[in-house]
Amino acid sequence: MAQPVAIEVWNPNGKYRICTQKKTILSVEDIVALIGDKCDGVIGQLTEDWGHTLFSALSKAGGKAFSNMAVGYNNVDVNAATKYGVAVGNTPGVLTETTAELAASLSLAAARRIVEADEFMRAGLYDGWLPHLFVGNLLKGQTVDVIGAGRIGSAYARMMVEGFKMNLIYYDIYQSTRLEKFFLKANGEQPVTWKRASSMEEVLREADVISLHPILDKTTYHLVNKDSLAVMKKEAILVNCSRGPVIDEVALVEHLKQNPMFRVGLDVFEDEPYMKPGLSEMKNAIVVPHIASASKWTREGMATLAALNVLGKVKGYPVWSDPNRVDLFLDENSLPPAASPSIVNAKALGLPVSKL
Ligand SMILES: NC(=O)C1=CN([C@@H]2O[C@H](COP(=O)(O)OP(=O)(O)OC[C@H]3O[C@@H](n4cnc5c(N)ncnc54)[C@H](O)[C@@H]3O)[C@@H](O)[C@H]2O)C=CC1
Ligand SMILES: O=C(O)C(=O)CO
Repeated sequence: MAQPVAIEVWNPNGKYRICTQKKTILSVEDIVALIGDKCDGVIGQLTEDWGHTLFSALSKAGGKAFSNMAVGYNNVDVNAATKYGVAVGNTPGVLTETTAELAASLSLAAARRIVEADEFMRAGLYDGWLPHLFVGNLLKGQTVDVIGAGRIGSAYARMMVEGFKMNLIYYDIYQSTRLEKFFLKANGEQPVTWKRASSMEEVLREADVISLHPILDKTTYHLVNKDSLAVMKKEAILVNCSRGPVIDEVALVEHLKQNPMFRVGLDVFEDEPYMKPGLSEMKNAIVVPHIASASKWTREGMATLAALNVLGKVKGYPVWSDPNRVDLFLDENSLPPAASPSIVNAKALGLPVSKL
């Protein structure tokens, strides 16, 4: 039986009360208990399973809005929300640079074996400079691949090209105008080449570093699997700051065992918070606990956007016309626009769009 939840109520006598529960991952039963019989809207986490049960419970309690405190919303059944008339918000834009910076950090840490070298040093094993000690890969002039060249993928590509002079190949189901414009603007003066790949195989075969930034859906589930790993270079670096199930993690562990010079940097895992057996023992894997968006500015921005998504709907405001332009909602010195910054099912619900 589900444990009773310990609900904390903030602003108990105010017009709007906020109920919270101190638990890292809330089950569907916990959330149903938190919603109770009167709830206008909910801010949730990417670890929660928002489907028919929860949207039905929210709708019965009078709720009309839900926002993930995340840009990715693969944990949310948007069709179910629409069926119950609930608006679904997310928090785009404020995570872009922070997440790309972690992907860049993991790329560098893997290329230069920073974690292994740190462990070696702390273990007191360093007894003097040697020509072959922790030799890694030089990034300059190598090829970086971005799979999913949206907001974050494009920001990462820019960092690796501008910062490390890597050549670029990107793969996306759509042409990335935001990325291509950046290169066209560079007047061809950069000492790099770039192209859009026509297939995943082309990307995998040519890449020295591959960074995954697509959304998670059925087209990207296990996009990297036993077959695709077999195509990659033996000394390639694979980085994942998207969602764990984009990689078949069991196949990855096997590949890491067979190819000690293949290295990975992982922020996300298939069965989060757990790792597949064997991964934690692999010296050629760097693993961090889903912290790609964990900068102070970003986390505050995510909280603000999620709260304003819900508040906007509760107050009957329209939705913001461009969810990629959210800076006006983040200015501490002025009131935010009277709109919900990013509602992903606004069209399906027929919500009015802000004229601001
Ligand atoms: N590790 C972390 O802490 C974070 C993870 N994320 C993840 O990153 C994802 C991307 O975020 P944004 O860049 O803001 O989203 P975005 O929507 O701007 O970019 C996603 C890109 O993936 C592409 N795509 C979709 N299906 C594809 C396929 N089958 N093959 C190749 N590309 C495909 C889209 O066309 C789009 O360009 C989020 O959905 C989320 O899951 C986002 C922020 C932080
Ligand atoms: O916003 C997201 O999608 C995340 O993964 C949060 O870091």
